[in-house]
Amino acid sequence: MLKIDNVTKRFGSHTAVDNLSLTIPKGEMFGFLGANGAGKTTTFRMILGLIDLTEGNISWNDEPIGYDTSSLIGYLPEERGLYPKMKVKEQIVYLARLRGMDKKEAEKELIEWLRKFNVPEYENKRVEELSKGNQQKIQFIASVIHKPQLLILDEPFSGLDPVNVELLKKAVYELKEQGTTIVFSSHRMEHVEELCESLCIIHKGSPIVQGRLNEIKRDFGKKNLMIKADFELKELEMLPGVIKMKKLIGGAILQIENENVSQDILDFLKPKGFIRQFSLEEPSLNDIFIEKAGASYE
Ligand SMILES: Nc1ncnc2c1ncn2[C@@H]1O[C@H](COP(=O)(O)OP(=O)(O)OP(=O)(O)O)[C@@H](O)[C@H]1O
Repeated sequence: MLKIDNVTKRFGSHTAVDNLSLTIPKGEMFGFLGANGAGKTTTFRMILGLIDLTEGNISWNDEPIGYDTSSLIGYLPEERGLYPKMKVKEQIVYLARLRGMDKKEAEKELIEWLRKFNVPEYENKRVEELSKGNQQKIQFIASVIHKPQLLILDEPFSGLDPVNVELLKKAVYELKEQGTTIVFSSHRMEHVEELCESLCIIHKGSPIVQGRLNEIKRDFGKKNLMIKADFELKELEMLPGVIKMKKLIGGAILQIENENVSQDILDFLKPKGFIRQFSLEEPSLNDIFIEKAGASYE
């Protein structure tokens, strides 16, 4: 279990993380979200012991965690940092040995991972010869090769094409199934919705939404109503209970105050013509994020 207890980090007079408390159970996949500059990377660096805490405490299974316990942790930093001139094998084995792994075991694991990522031929290539997305796969391997108990992934899917996103998601999911505790940040809400059971949204260093995804959605209350019809829907914007409306080709998506409003809208629409689609949907994490963190993630 990862426990972040009343943690604050100040850089001079600027508070980057403000009295943050989080408990992440073993084996959980946890989404750590926030707008640019919210304090995510700073929190990750404190967990890793790369920077000191101003106040508070961070522990793993009730023991202090940090630089000395780095073999427990795997970290994929947001700014990728492999040595461009070094060959993939030399580099991964070197990094694995720094985390206490034996050379033979590291080589065996590397071959396995390269095969899983459909790039067995990269073993003896220099990093600079690989595309950016493929370098990222190698950096991911560097963060997991030593089988960490806690894996921290800062924007793991950025810069990857859709096929590689799926490949990486599958790998992350398998690690979770094997019992790895995974904390990841992403600006792509659909990835978080797909992978995480629990999450926290931080804003200016403090949590503003925290808990299990399904409960967060339920507590948000508002719903989305998807309508497709063969007539103009403009008037809906003015109906009571409609918070906002986004026009689509041949339809609209409405945010409504609660599900009862949908019945009134249906009654209003029925006499007007043919309705092709009328469906009540859960709010997306994107909707919740935009409202709570006040940032545009379109
Ligand atoms: N070494 C530093 N010195 C001074 N200020 C810093 C330092 N590192 C981070 N900050 C500040 O702390 C705040 C939080 O930054 P952080 O990098 O943790 O944000 P983030 O949530 O990871 O953002 P992003 O999504 O853009 O990566 C920002 O205001 C940033 O400018």
